[in-house]
Amino acid sequence: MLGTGSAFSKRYLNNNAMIEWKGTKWLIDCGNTAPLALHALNEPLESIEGVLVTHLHADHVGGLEEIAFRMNIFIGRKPKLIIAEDLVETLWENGLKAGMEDSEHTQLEDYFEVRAVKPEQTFEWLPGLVAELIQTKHIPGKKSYSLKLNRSLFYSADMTFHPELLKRLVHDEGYQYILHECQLTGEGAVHTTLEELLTLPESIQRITMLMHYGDEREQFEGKTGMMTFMNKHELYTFDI
Ligand SMILES: Nc1ccn([C@@H]2O[C@@H]3COP(=O)(O)O[C@H]3[C@H]2O)c(=O)n1
Ligand SMILES: [Zn+2]
Ligand SMILES: [Zn+2]
Repeated sequence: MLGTGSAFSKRYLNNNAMIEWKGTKWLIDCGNTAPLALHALNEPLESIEGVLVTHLHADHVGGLEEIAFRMNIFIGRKPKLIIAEDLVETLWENGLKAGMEDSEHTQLEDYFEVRAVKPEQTFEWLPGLVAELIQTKHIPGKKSYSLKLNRSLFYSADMTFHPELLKRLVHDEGYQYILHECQLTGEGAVHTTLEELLTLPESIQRITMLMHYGDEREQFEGKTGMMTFMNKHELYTFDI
């Protein structure tokens, strides 16, 4: 995990991941703190093949400009970008264009090798790694996606509580790993609260790891039921 904290976390950094699959490394989201996290982990940019984006909040895409500029200027390569097809235009037009457009670069494809994927449809991310972006509720009126990997691992990204989905994934479809966002305090208006996650049956809690939490994590150690906190800069291995 490059970071396991919320958008505003200063201790745990933004909730972004780096995955390695058969020797190839990708980022799942690349937020404001992703370049800092890669630096802290001594991970050279050269080793990153691309980025999969779940949605367009800055804690998930705020590091894209730096990553793409550095790759273009210093490495001479475009990072790959996997993104739901209905987020492509907004990412450029309402986001990256402001800082990245110039006389020679006028579109997202000038910086990234873009693979726009259809939500709710599986695609082969890498050989043997089947992925699917599914739309989940986050901010009203804003598209956001969760990620399914090899019909085995569910990565919530940012979403409000959806127990029926989690029960279906685990009990009906046999998912083995749930990496779930977790808001520790306050109302769960746009996120899933710890209080809500604690209502899940043990069978789900046992395989649920918590991420995207706030800097007050220490107060909640030992209070997460059968769920465990993921740790910033820690490597996790999943058999998927
Ligand atoms: N309608 C909104 C919009 C944003 N927010 C906060 O801003 C953060 C953006 O990144 P996030 O990780 O989705 O968490 C969001 C909320 O904390 C919020 O709480 N309500
Ligand atoms: Zn977020
Ligand atoms: Zn968000």
